[in-house]
Amino acid sequence: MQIRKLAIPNVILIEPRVFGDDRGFFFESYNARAFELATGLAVDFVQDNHSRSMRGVLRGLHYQLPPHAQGKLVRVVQGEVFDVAVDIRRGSPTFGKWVGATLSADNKCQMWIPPGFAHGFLTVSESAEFLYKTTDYYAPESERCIAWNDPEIGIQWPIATAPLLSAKDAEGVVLRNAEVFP
Ligand SMILES: Cc1cn([C@H]2C[C@H](O)[C@@H](COP(=O)(O)OP(=O)(O)O[C@H]3O[C@@H](C)C(=O)[C@@H](O)[C@H]3O)O2)c(=O)[nH]c1=O
Repeated sequence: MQIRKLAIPNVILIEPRVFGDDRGFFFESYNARAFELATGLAVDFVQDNHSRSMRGVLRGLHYQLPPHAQGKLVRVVQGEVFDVAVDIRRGSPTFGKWVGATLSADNKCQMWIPPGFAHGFLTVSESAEFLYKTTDYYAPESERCIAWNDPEIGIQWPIATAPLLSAKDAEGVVLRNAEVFP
C-alpha cells in the first residue's frame, strides 16, 4: 500500500498493493492497522455506502456538522470518478482550498476525507459504482451542501457541460454563506 499526500495535509490518497494472477486480482481494500499507520488515526467506521451514477452525475459537496461529522474512506469499483475534498475548517490555513484525484476501478485508489471537509465527485465514465466507509451514521438533520460550482472555491471539474445534480445539490450554498466547522 502506498500513501500519497495531497496538497491539503490530512487528505490522503491510498494506492493498495494489488496481487494479480491468472484468476484475476486480490487486494486488501481495508486494513485497520495499515490505515492507522498511514493516518495516525484509530477510526471507527460504522457505515458502508454504495452508490451508482451515470456519466455527468455530480454528487456534492456534502458534509455533516458535529456532533455527526463523518470521515469518509472512498473508492470506485466500477468506472471512474473525479473525487474532491474541500477544507471547511474555519481557521485552517487551507480553509476553502480543494484537492481532487481520479479514483477508478482500474487504479483502485482510495481517498481519505477527514471530518471537517466537504466531499463530492463527478462521474467521468459511462457509469460508476462508488463505495465508502464512514466514521459516523447518516444524520440528515446535520447534513449540509455547498455549491459544486462556488467560484470562490474554484474546483476544476473535468466537465464541459452542466453536470446532472439532485434537487438538493442544485440548492447548494456558497461556502461564504455555509455553516462550517468551528
Ligand atoms: C447518504 C445517505 C443517504 N440516504 C438516503 C437519503 C436519500 O433518500 C437517498 C439519497 O441520498 P443522497 O441524495 O444524499 O445521496 P448522495 O448524493 O449520494 O449523498 C452522498 O454524496 C457523497 C458525495 C457523500 O459525500 C456522501 O456522504 C453522501 O452525502 O439515500 C441514506 O439512507 N443513508 C445515507 O447515509
